[in-house]
Formats: sequence, C-alpha cells, structure tokens
Amino acid sequence: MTKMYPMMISLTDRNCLVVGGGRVAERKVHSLIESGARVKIVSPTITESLKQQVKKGNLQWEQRLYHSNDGQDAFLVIAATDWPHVNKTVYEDAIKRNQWINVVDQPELCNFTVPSVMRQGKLTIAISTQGASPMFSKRIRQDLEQQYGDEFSLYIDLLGEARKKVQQRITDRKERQRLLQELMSDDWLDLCRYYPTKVMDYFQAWLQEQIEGQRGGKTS
Ligand SMILES: C[C@@]1(CC(=O)O)C2=NC(=C\c3[nH]c(c(CCC(=O)O)c3CC(=O)O)Cc3[nH]c(c(CC(=O)O)c3CCC(=O)O)/C=C3\N/C(=C\2)[C@@H](CCC(=O)O)[C@]3(C)CC(=O)O)/[C@H]1CCC(=O)O
Ligand SMILES: NC(=O)c1ccc[n+]([C@@H]2O[C@H](COP(=O)([O-])OP(=O)(O)OC[C@H]3O[C@@H](n4cnc5c(N)ncnc54)[C@H](O)[C@@H]3O)[C@@H](O)[C@H]2O)c1
Repeated sequence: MTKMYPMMISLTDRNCLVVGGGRVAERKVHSLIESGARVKIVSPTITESLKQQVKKGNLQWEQRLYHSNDGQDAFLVIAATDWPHVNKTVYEDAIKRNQWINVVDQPELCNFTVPSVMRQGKLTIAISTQGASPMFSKRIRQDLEQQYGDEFSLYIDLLGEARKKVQQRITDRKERQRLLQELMSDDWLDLCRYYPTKVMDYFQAWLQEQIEGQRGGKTS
C-alpha cells in the first residue's frame, strides 16, 4: 500500500465546496472554517449548528441539490451526502478539474483524507490510520488531549519566541543549538505549568544572561 503524504496546508481565503449538510459535513465544515477557508455548502438541508454558521456569515449555503458546475471555482471539494451515487458524481466532477476531493463514505474516492486533530495553541498533532479505523484515530486524539494540557500552548509560544531571538542575536550555530537544546528541558515545561504568568520574564532574563555570558566568554 502506498503511504499517503502528510502535509499542513493553508486554506486561508480558499474556496471550498461541501456537498451535503448532515453530521459528517458539519464536522468537516467546522474545521475548514477554523482554517480560514471560504466555505460554500450545497445541500437541501443542513444541521442547526451549520445554520448558526450561516447566520454568523462564516458560511454560504445554497439550499438545493448538487449541480455539476457547483465546484467550478473550488480549490477543495468534500462530498458528504448520504447518496453514494451523488458522492461519486461530485468525485468525477472534481477529478476532471484536478481538484482536491474527499468523499466521506468511499476512501478509494479520496485524493486526500482528513486526519483526527489535536490542537493545543500552535501545537498540532494529526493522526491517520490511512482509513483503517477512524475510531482508533479519535481514541488516540482523546489520549493526546489528556497528555498535552494548556502549558504546552505557552511552552510552544516560548520556544517560538526563543528561536526568533536566538536566531537574531547569536551568530554561532553551535551556540544557537545549545541554547535551543536547553529549552527542551522539562524544567521549562514545569515553569510554564506552575508559573504561567512569570515564565516569559524568567525566560527573557535567562536569555539575556546567556547572551552576556557568551560575549564575556568571547572577550576573555
Ligand atoms: C478522523 C476523522 C476526521 C474527521 O472526519 O473530521 C475521520 N473520521 C472520524 C470519525 C468517524 N468516522 C466514522 C466513525 C464511526 C465508526 C467507524 O466506522 O469507524 C467515526 C467515529 C465517530 O464518529 O465517533 C465512520 C467512517 N469514516 C469513514 C468511513 C467510510 C469508510 O471507511 O468506508 C466511515 C464509515 C461510514 C459508514 O459505515 O457508514 C472514512 C474516513 N473517516 C476519516 C476521518 C478518514 C480516515 C481517517 C483515518 O485514517 O483514521 C476517512 C477515510 C475519509 C475522511 O472522512 O476524510 C473523524 C474523527 C474525528 C475526531 O473526533 O477526532
Ligand atoms: N468520513 C466520515 O468521517 C464518516 C463518518 C460517519 C459516516 N460517514 C458517511 O458519510 C455520509 C453522510 O453521513 P451523515 O451522517 O452526515 O448523513 P446525513 O443523512 O445526516 O446527511 C446527508 C446530507 O446530504 C444532503 N443531500 C442528500 N442528497 C443531496 C444532493 N443530491 N445534493 C446535496 N446534498 C444532498 C442531505 O440533505 C443531508 O444534509 C454517509 O454515507 C455515512 O455513511 C462518513
């Protein structure tokens, strides 16, 4: 079996078409909106939660059955009706246009599948079983959610900030690696966990000390 290629893609302001408005479409639409996509849904009916998104202006809804030209301007298409033959038509139309297509009831008609996703701030962990067991993907996500609490969101922000500062201020590559490696220590994670409001100040002071130490080392 060929391995699918995992990637993180930006959907900001990309037109995405979702055909069908049931429970499964709802899950896919929510994650598309969260990723900044411009979502159009074509379906005679949609769920209450999707109606709320329409009211908020986050989603465009065309209340009717699918037509083959609906996806003309789409970057990505999801077929989520409960009619396999409709989903197959959506697939064929998308393939003709060389688009990304996900058919929710036929993994063999997908040129991409949607993983289960755990997010904690910028930390994103995606799980796929290549279609073997979505339920197991979900279980792993739930386990990971227990494992990666709020402190990781702060920790990743701190690491991002540190990386920028270290890149700007430390020219020696080995020294840069050493400093970034020190931040991998669980002590920093504990500081994020127990002193969330103070950890950034500790970090700034620590980094300043390291930079001064390095300067001192160079001149001596
Ligand atoms: C991860 C997640 C992402 C999301 O949808 O956002 C996702 N399915 C989720 C849940 C879920 N899906 C199903 C159940 C019921 C239990 C069961 O059947 O296992 C549950 C559990 C539940 O709902 O509790 C049924 C199901 N799913 C597919 C089929 C068709 C088939 O296999 O033939 C059928 C049978 C329909 C039927 O029999 O009628 C197909 C796909 N589902 C995928 C993704 C892709 C593969 C992902 C992977 O490789 O793991 C793939 C291939 C295509 C796609 O959808 O992209 C999301 C969890 C989100 C979370 O909570 O974390
Ligand atoms: N991939 C997954 O994660 C996953 C999970 C569970 C189920 N499924 C499968 O996904 C499919 C959809 O499941 P659901 O629970 O959301 O179904 P549902 O019955 O709740 O929703 C189906 C939607 O499709 C719309 N629809 C029907 N014909 C249409 C047409 N011609 N054009 C446009 N819209 C049309 C309906 O109005 C409805 O909104 C089922 O085949 C189910 O087996 C997939």
